[in-house]
Amino acid sequence: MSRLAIKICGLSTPETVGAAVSAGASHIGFVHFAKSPRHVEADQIRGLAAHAPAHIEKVAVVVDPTDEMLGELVGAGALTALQLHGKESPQRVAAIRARFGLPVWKAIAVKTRADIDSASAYVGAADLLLFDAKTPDGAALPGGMGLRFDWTLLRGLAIPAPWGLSGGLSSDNVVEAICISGARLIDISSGVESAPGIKSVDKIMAFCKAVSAC
Ligand SMILES: O=C(O)c1ccccc1NCC(=O)[C@H](O)[C@H](O)COP(=O)(O)O
Repeated sequence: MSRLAIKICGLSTPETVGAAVSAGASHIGFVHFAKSPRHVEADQIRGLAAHAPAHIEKVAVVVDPTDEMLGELVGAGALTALQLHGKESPQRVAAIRARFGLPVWKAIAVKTRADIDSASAYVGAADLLLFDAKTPDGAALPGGMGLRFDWTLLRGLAIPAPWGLSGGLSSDNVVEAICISGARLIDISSGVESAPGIKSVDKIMAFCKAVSAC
């Protein structure tokens, strides 16, 4: 079986980019959303991405982005994928993929089985579906809040698209999450932080070490 893919999301310093790479992450994520404590501008993303080798995937996380915003991010040149974390429709996802020429991930906000079922509308439009915990109505952020959902909802998932698991993961629960869900790509943000937006090198190392046991 292929090695598990790990995305460390919400990086904002060269030191923590380096830690993610050394620890064995396959993907690094940069949040471009002004309300987030992890927000980084397009030029910062370019600078941070330069601290990771070419084989590491560099993913920008955006929420209901305009084409202008995406043009600026993609134009900076460092990205290998876009992660859409808002209420983008399947048509909008497909249009972004066609226009910007990068693989597009669609985050699916999950609380119930109906949310998992809703993901099938994105098959063919998105390159990867990222199942993440639904945040409460009125929450400040649509992701990165350390919330988890019932991982058994993913057991035996037979969706014809690559997918990943996100939401509320940590070095303490990730092995259980992988065993229950069968995920082959996992994504983490606040579980490797010492405070909102402040990534911890030690927690990144511990998380990747825990995953390597799977
Ligand atoms: O992390 C953010 O601040 C954020 C803001 C707006 C949209 C998405 C955001 N994060 C998305 C991610 O990819 C997170 O890694 C994912 O939601 C899991 O977060 P966590 O539960 O904190 O591990």
